Amino acid sequence: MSRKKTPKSKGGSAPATSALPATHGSRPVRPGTARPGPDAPPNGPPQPGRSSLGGGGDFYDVAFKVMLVGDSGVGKTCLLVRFKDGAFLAGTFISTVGIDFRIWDTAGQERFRSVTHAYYRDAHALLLLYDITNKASFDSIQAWLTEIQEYAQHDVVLMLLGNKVDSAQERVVKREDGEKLAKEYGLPFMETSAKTGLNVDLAFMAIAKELKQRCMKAPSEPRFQLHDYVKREGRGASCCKP
Ligand SMILES: Nc1nc2c(ncn2[C@@H]2O[C@H](COP(=O)(O)OP(=O)(O)OP(=O)(O)O)[C@@H](O)[C@H]2O)c(=O)[nH]1
Ligand SMILES: [Mg+2]
Repeated sequence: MSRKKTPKSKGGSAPATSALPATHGSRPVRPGTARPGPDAPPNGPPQPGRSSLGGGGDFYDVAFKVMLVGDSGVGKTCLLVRFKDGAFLAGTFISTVGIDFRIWDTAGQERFRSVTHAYYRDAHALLLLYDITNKASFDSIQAWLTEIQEYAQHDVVLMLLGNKVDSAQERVVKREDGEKLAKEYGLPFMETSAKTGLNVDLAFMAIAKELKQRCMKAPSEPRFQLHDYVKREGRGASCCKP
């Protein structure tokens, strides 16, 4: 997959959540750490001449709200930073349709949990992380899934990630255990490393592809298979290349 540096935002400093200013034609994806209220509108500003997919305005862009969730310390912020600093390219599939991809980095600490709930409601996708060097974070996954079931949309795109796979010496959660849990809940699963970048772009890309196809797939197009894509494209922990 080719990569390009994401252009800097024009028009002054953008809030952490924001999308790039709209441009006609190709529009790069720019992930951000979102911090406005939970009811922030999912779509960017209206763009004259662009078709609306979000309902209401005369514009083309669609913003997806993606959240990173999981226990404190599993690496949510690092994963997002790794993704951003990896000069993420919109990828052809996004730049041609003009999708905004906003990422909300949440706090894993228990005391912030009630705040986080409020943000689930309009999330389109959730990346649920545990730390492969921390058994408690893995054990929490079921509780996270219960919360997600309770607060998120029933059709939210969900992916399970076992992070810190670079720390092989400290591993306490086997890859197979992650796979088993994911299978049990019917979730796509990957092991990642925010440190080396292993599978980081892939995780976000897979989510983006799934979201894009949900709203833009032509009836004749074959359905994007998220599970298969992740299985096919995911790299093993032993691989040194991100
Ligand atoms: N070795 C290794 N360390 C990581 C990785 N990702 C994160 N860390 C470390 O784990 C610690 C916690 O990372 P954060 O990204 O702040 O964790 P968080 O999930 O955002 O935590 P909260 O914001 O408290 O919910 C930091 O010391 C990171 O350096 C990784 O992939 N590999
Ligand atoms: Mg954090």
